[in-house]
Amino acid sequence: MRIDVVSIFPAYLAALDLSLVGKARTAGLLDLRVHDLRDWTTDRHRTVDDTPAGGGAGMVMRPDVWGTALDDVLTEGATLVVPTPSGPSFTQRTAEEWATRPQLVFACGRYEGIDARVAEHYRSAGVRVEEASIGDYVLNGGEVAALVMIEAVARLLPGVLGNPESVVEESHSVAGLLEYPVYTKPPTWRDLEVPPVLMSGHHGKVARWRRDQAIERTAARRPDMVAALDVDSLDKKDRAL
Ligand SMILES: NC(=O)c1ccno1
Repeated sequence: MRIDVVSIFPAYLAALDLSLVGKARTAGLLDLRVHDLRDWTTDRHRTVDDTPAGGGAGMVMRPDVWGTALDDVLTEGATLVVPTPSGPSFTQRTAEEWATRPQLVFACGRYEGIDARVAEHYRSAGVRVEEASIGDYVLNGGEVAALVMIEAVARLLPGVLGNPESVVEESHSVAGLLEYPVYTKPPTWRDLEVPPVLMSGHHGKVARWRRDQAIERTAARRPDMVAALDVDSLDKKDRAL
């Protein structure tokens, strides 16, 4: 998979050289390229913005600069991702879907955002354009959101995680449940004990305890997820425990 990020602050994306994503790049599992939008400017001041049409505060990013940049970066079958608080929520399901795409190009807006005609132009040109939000809050730009989305997608790519099993049991992956609490040694720490069932060696009981904990947590912390629970598949998994 190829991922491109276009930003006026490419250094923001330095974190993608670290840890699992960095290792995936080195191993050739992920072709990740970061571009400075200003490399596509043509004036002495490398201008990327202008005043908003209709007036108002702040500046808007120019369509001409973005257009020449994205024309160079987008390849056949690419998905153009625009991180924005006004987009639909980015979820684990989104990450799973995007992990199957050949190329993701993240257009990181700054100021008041990118001229709306950029998304409109590429949509009408047949490019898949996904405006996506990582939460109901406003950031100063798209870079941090792009980091979140890239990490969520990259870790799903074959070979990136040491143990692919760990993706199966994570929050938002097992029948729409939050993950159960995890423990390790020592068995007692500051008078707090590891739940005895986890020390029993009885795999069936451990699996059921974890499932029960996941259901309890989901009901307590995310009642909104309970409504969407896939009870049938949950029931099937329960019967198999
Ligand atoms: N909430 C978001 O995803 C976002 C992206 C840019 N600013 O906010």
